[in-house]
Amino acid sequence: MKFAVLVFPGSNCDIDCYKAVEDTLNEPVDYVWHTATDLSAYDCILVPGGFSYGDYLRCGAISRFAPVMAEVAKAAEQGKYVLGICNGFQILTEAGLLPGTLRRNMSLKFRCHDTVLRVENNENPFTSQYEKGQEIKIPIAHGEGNYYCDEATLAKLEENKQIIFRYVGNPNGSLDDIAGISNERGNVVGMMPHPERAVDSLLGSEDGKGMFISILKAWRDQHESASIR
Ligand SMILES: NC(=O)CC[C@H](N)C(=O)O
Repeated sequence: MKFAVLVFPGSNCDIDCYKAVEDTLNEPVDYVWHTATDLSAYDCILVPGGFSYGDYLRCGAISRFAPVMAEVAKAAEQGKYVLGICNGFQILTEAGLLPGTLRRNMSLKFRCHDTVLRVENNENPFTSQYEKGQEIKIPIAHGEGNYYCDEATLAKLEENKQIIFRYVGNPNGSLDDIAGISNERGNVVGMMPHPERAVDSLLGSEDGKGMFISILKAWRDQHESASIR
């Protein structure tokens, strides 16, 4: 399975994502610059955190116009796995690949600390390694993590089980304590907390590993059943 880690001017969690894939899965992974126009070689696209384009206008508002984003949309359409973390989540909402938006934290302060997340949906390529309702410790580091969408969208998210994680103790004012969501099909996930910063006990938590392992397992299951057919 081959992973791409996108790099925008101002990304700062790209190395963490790369290391998380390398150390947790030992699968091939490449950095892919925002100007790239071909992602066909990759099975999973990681859109990492950071301050792309200095967070000018709104977090992710400029990055969504990067050439590589048309390829991310194509990959999502093909059913490949796309995971946006923090600034990556912001970019995916700006690009229209995930519903809703991320607003300034209710406190108007940048929040950087561990949070506890409850796994709301584990029937998903990204979370199968967790129990439903399991509480995991994953850090946040953001100024604009306050998830918002309109009532109709929220009802749809609930109905389609697109709410993947909720905060236990809301750090930013997010609607309905939402920390991470998927698209309707379930192959695109965005989340504000950073699983790639929780893949070793030396980092304070290993609870993020399950996401990377889930992705690989989902891909292998798909791949093996395809080759049996
Ligand atoms: N760690 C991050 O990706 C931060 C995202 C964005 N720059 C924010 O402050 O909200």
